[in-house]
Amino acid sequence: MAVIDFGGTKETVVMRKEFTLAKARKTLKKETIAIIGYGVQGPAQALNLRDNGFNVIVGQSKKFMTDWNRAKRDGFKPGETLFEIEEAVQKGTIIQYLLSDAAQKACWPMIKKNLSAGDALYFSHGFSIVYNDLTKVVPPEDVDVIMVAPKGSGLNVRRNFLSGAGINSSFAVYQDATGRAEERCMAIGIGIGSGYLFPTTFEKEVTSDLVGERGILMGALAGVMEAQYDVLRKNGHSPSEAFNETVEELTQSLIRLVDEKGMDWMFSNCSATAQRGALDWAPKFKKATMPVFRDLYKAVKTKDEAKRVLRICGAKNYKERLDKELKAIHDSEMWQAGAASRALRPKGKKKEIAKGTKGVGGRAGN
Ligand SMILES: NC(=O)c1ccc[n+]([C@@H]2O[C@H](COP(=O)([O-])OP(=O)(O)OC[C@H]3O[C@@H](n4cnc5c(N)ncnc54)[C@H](O)[C@@H]3O)[C@@H](O)[C@H]2O)c1
Ligand SMILES: CC(C)(O)[C@@H](O)C(=O)O
Ligand SMILES: [Mg+2]
Ligand SMILES: [Mg+2]
Repeated sequence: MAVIDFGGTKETVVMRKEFTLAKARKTLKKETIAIIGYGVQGPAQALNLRDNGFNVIVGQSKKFMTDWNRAKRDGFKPGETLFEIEEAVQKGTIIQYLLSDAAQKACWPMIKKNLSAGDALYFSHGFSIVYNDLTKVVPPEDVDVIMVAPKGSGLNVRRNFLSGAGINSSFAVYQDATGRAEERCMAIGIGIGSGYLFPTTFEKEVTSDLVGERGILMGALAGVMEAQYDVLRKNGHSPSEAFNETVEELTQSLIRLVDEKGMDWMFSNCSATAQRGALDWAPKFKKATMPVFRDLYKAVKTKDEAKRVLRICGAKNYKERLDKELKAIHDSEMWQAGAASRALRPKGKKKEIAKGTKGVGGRAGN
């Protein structure tokens, strides 16, 4: 493992060049990897593993025909590489349990019944195991229990794999029954296309993941964008102006600079006026949101969030509720303004830069 200095704290990470794809293939040479669930992570991990030369089958309930048909379209053949969940678990030696977290609880008795000694039970989230007082997911002692949790949407697990970029993932071993749990875990991590793997525990992963997605990554992002858009609109700004100053400039310009070289780099390449204002308002936003983040962390630690997920996402009519909520966002003025803005983006040709001219420099930060 490589030792990397993360802002003053030394951490170990597994790099692709240390645990190579060739080593991963050798490690999993005799394994049949059963991907259970063809939703978001399922297809990405199944296709990346298959393209990387691993032996992959898919277990998908035909009750969810859209996902079954998608697996077929992606080249998994019914009766050969595509099965009902129960049959796939019987055939697999590494069982990648990639149903939604609420469905993992519902289907667990069927999964457990079909596991064999020496199998590896794999998760991409610590949820089912950490909250097993709620989920009842208690694996038998004779199977490995491992996790690789990609830190990104399944869509990008696949897209980044195809572009060569990869995605980073955390990994952990919860139970080592065979003595091979860790190498199996790292091999799958490399096989699904992780750029690098950082060690964690099931507990740490589920806590940080639930906080992150409810916070900045999704919940806070959606909330603060809406708040700013509403204030601009209430004060007479047009939808296009409000959207551009809230979302479009962020996604098309400034966040790309943050991505490239960090926050100070983005600040350095904005005006003095913008820098001064942003530097002075940032602490106010931090102070205003800190109590919400504290509440959020507490709600995750007390398991309130896990209970809510299981109760609400496990309900019969949940899909209709979700569709309705997402449609309301989609149809809102703000996101309709977004659709109009996206359609206006010019698709010009890449410019040639004149010899001797520096096209993309940037004002240095520190
Ligand atoms: N979505 C992501 O990008 C992402 C990222 C990192 C980790 N994860 C984790 O990966 C796991 C899978 O998440 P996902 O978002 O891919 O799942 P998902 O919500 O897309 O569902 C996956 C599958 O579950 C099946 N399913 C749903 N209810 C079922 C039921 N009652 N019986 C049988 N099958 C049922 C669906 O047909 C689908 O194939 C979860 O643990 C999640 O937390 C997801
Ligand atoms: C993609 C995310 C948000 O990182 C993942 O945690 C999820 O649950 O979908
Ligand atoms: Mg998550
Ligand atoms: Mg996540």
